[in-house]
Amino acid sequence: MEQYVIKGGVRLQGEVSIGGAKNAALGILAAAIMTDETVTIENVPNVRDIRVLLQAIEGIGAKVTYVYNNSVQINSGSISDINVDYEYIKKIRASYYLLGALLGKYKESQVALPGGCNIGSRPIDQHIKGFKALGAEVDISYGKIHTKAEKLVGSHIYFDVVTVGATINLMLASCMAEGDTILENAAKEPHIVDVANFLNAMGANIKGAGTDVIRIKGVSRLHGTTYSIIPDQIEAGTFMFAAAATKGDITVRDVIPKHLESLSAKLLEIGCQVIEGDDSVRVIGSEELKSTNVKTLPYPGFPTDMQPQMAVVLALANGSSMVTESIFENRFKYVDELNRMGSKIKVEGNTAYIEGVSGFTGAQLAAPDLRAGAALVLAALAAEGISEIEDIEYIQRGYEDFEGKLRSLGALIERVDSERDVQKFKLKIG
Ligand SMILES: CC(=O)N[C@H]1[C@@H](OP(=O)(O)OP(=O)(O)OC[C@H]2O[C@@H](n3ccc(=O)[nH]c3=O)[C@H](O)[C@@H]2O)O[C@H](CO)[C@@H](O)[C@@H]1O
Ligand SMILES: C=C(OP(=O)(O)O)C(=O)O
Repeated sequence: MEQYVIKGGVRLQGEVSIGGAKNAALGILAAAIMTDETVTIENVPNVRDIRVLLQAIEGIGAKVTYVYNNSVQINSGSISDINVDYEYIKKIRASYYLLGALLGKYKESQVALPGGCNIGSRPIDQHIKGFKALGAEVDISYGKIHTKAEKLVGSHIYFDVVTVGATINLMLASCMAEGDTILENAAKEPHIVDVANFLNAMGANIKGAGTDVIRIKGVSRLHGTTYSIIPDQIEAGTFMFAAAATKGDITVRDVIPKHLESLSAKLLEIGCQVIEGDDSVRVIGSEELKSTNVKTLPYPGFPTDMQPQMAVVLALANGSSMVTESIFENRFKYVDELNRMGSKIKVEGNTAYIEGVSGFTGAQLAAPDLRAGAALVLAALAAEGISEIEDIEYIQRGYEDFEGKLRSLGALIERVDSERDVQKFKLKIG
């Protein structure tokens, strides 16, 4: 199995270009199947979850062509099946977007119950409530969800919790329904706006995305388009926090600084310098990080997908900090690993109590999920000595060429798949 070997202690420096947003791309690729015309999507991140979704889309009969780097063309005129039976699809969260997209287009869909990172119970009751409100019957059996409707009719749907997945899924399912749909208490993440903009570029009529009320007027058909996905807020944030963890100086390029404001604010609070450009953000780490408290919240609050990376940085700050996770109940699985590197963190309920330490030491680690895995990489980069991180397939779900980008900033990191390669890396770096 592949793993990362990392020799820590290098201050990361330089510029890194950020790719397209995974969580926008997942919604947009699913939306692309809703027209029979060709859709070209640019800035698609080449990460594991995206490859799985594209294979599932091919599996139901659509034609997927990789045009050039990070650009994909999808033609769904040849879709022959509404049953998504690709074995890996159940492992990813976004499999549920095919449920909404196929239902919206063909009035029927069947997809394996979604997986994704094991960070809590992750119910999908709000998706189901929404599909039913549009007139669909929803049945769950043998690990699959089946939806079917005679016709879909617009409805007024109030989400009981702010949910990214259900907000996107209901935009997909309702954009070709008869009449108007109103989504209330909708999520406001940049990827919600991106999916809505993409659907509108295909001829949908969606207004209000980015606010908590989204109004959708059903249209009879969608058409082809060319669209470029927004930059990944979480990939950018991970590199910004890598600068803080390693006392480095990193400029993330090709980003939308507005989407990074909650992260920039916390970095400033703990003593880092943050310099915003038009499409870049430079973070200069501080010799003396200050403690602070953080609570994860829906956008524009501090994102749960950055919570583990933030905790790593606070574990290296002077004094006591608190990190409260308010979105998912099981997102502290990296804490035991981090404590083995010398951090002092105690978890009680949904809060991690952190006593800052002056440094970490390298250790044998395993990535428990995608962002926790990325956070352990940051910790290893900051640590004295060598760390080996297993289960990096989680990290590959959401970061394109993570090790290559880190190496370009000076990191001593190698992706290896045998003990011999580990030894070779150790010899090389001395
Ligand atoms: C593929 C993707 O885009 N994943 C992101 C998406 O996940 P995902 O779409 O699964 O997360 P949601 O925004 O839906 O979940 C937010 C909260 O709502 C709850 N909930 C959700 C749906 C539902 O029907 N019922 C319900 O109770 C969840 O358990 C959670 O507590 O948003 C999360 C929150 O920003 C991010 O961490 C994930 O990276
Ligand atoms: C939790 C994440 O992804 P998913 O919802 O696909 O598990 C993530 O991107 O951090």
